[in-house]
Amino acid sequence: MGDLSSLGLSDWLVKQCKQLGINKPTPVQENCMPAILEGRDCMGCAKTGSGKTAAFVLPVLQKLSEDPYGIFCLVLTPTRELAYQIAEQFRVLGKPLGLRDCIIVGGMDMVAQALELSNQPHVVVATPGRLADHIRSSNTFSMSRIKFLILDEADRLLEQGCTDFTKDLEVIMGILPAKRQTLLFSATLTDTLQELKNIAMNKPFFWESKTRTVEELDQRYILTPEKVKDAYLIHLIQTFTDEHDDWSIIIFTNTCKNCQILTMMLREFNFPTISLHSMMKQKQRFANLAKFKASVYKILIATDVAARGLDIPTVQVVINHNTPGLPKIYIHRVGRTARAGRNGVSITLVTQYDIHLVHSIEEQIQTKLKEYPVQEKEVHKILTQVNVTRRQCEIKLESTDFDEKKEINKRKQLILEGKDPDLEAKRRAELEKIKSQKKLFKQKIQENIERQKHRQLKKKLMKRKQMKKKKDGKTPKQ
Ligand SMILES: Nc1ncnc2c1ncn2[C@@H]1O[C@H](COP(=O)(O)OP(=O)(O)OP(=O)(O)O)[C@@H](O)[C@H]1O
Repeated sequence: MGDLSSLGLSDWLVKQCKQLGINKPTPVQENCMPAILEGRDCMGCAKTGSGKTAAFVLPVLQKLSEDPYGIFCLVLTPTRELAYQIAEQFRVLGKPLGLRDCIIVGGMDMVAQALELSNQPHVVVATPGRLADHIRSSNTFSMSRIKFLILDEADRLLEQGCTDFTKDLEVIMGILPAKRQTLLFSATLTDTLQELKNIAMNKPFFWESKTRTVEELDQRYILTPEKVKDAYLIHLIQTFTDEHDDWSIIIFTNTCKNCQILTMMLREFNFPTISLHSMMKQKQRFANLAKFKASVYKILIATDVAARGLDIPTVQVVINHNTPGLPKIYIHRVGRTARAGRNGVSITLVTQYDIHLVHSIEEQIQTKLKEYPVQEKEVHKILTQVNVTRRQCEIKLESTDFDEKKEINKRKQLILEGKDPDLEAKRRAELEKIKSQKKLFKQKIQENIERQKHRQLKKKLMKRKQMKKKKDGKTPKQ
């Protein structure tokens, strides 16, 4: 492995890296940085926690120091928390340059952001939705001269998940110069490789690490019936609390509501818990994350909004309260621990209905998950108490306006997308009606087929019986 200066970085940047504990380049840095410094587009697919951020931040800072102007670089990323984390890396590593950065994300003051954009910062780090809003609504800034476009978690930006960025990306691409360097990074690029190649058009340098998850990660599972899941969770946390002084856990769950209920539950059991999900106000999201990072709270319960990119060195354990439906979500979730060469453990709670999901995860990561040993007796001792607590928390949550807020948030989102929420509701109801009619129709056809089969079978049996009778009649009695 070479050192940082042999890769083409200036002394001031190497010194700055050393201050942050970056002494030797990681493989993704060693391979991608020279190509970026040569002026090539680059696609880096490397394991979680392997230093992809510095792999693009360092060459950008190197080039910026040679020809500083604003706006020099635009970084797009799927979540607001990640945007702040990336901007921080730019700020710390670029301190000797007097780097000016600007963070453009939803949920924060748009006027203040517009002002910052008009001051021509060197680097803009943004989530696509809010940046596209600025482009649509003002002409006080220009990105026509940017040298670097970076898509961090590039596959997430291009996939059409629950938050679809494609329209916003089109708006953003529309104001960027064709002559630029495009850098794409993620731990899981392969699903969207073709789309990515369309964005990084100049024969991109492609580098991929051989394995999907890191060796330092001990990947475990617990097979559990759905209604014993929470008892396992409480038991696991209690065990970690008893056995370790300095520990932090992230628990991933599938919905905002579940996130809220589990947080309430764990607090009932006196565990220092805090949550992070998209139904929280942005300021609260930042505040909660800061408290978790500072170890004020040792347990973070989160939806997949925290699955990608977050770099919190104290996290030793990741628990998947639900088995992720897609292997790549699993890869990002468990990648919140065992980062930068540290050890970590991930435990996935698996019900009998999720076993096929585990198989496809194992196929992707080419590693078999090992069973996590648990004292079943201890789990059964707390089962009733845990389930009663959950029910109480559910009732408590129902008495708040959580579901109502969810509905209001949905309506707000539709309005932001330029849609009429009432019309959308009507359309959805009609679609539902068509769906259930189709289902009924299918059911009827299926019933008819079954009936026909039954009739044919009956006929066959009758025929066979008659034949047998005939045959028996012909056979002379002994
Ligand atoms: N060369 C290096 N030596 C030691 N530590 C490093 C090096 N490069 C980066 N790091 C540290 O490793 C940690 C993880 O880096 P980073 O967040 O960039 O990972 P990543 O590959 O982007 O992960 P993810 O896929 O989860 O986003 C950070 O704390 C970073 O400061």
